[in-house]
Amino acid sequence: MAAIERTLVLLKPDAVARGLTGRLVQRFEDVGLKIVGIKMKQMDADLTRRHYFDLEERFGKGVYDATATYMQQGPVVALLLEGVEAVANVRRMIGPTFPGQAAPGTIRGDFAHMSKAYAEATGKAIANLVHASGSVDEAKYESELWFGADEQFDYPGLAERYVF
Ligand SMILES: Nc1ncnc2c1ncn2[C@@H]1O[C@H](COP(=O)(O)OP(=O)(O)OP(=O)(O)O)[C@@H](O)[C@H]1O
Repeated sequence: MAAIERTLVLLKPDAVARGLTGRLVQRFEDVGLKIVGIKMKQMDADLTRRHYFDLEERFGKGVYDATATYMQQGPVVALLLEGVEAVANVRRMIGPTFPGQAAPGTIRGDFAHMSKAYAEATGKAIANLVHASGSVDEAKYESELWFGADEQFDYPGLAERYVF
């Protein structure tokens, strides 16, 4: 049976600074995903480490440090979104990690264009506007990291009223 899931989305500092918050939230609402948690937050070293706990192991200290600098350069907007297969659907809407490879119609393809080669040549993090949980397990971990139980909401009867 197809599952109704929750997934964690971060509008990264470049998205917030560029004034894209409203447009990006709108794209998620437009497809019928529901906001069940929302907040603005300045990430610190501890939260960055806990959020990207495996990034250094996967890509090395250089990528981790560049990403930490990028994620802490200004506030992020955290969203907890709910919907049918929300984890995979939101990843599909965002597009691949490197905006230079992201098709038009995806968030990264429509609002960014940085390539992997440019990031690696300059030592910058990939400025790709949005993070979204990569799996259901990751979504559970990240939801608990970002939102306390009293910050996650239910809409009574929501599932019955979904517009797909
Ligand atoms: N080769 C790289 N050079 C620069 N930055 C990188 C590189 N690989 C990853 N990053 C940064 O680390 C983040 C996490 O990488 P990951 O492979 O988890 O991609 P993702 O799942 O698409 O992104 P995110 O976790 O932010 O949603 C990327 O979004 C990017 O900002």
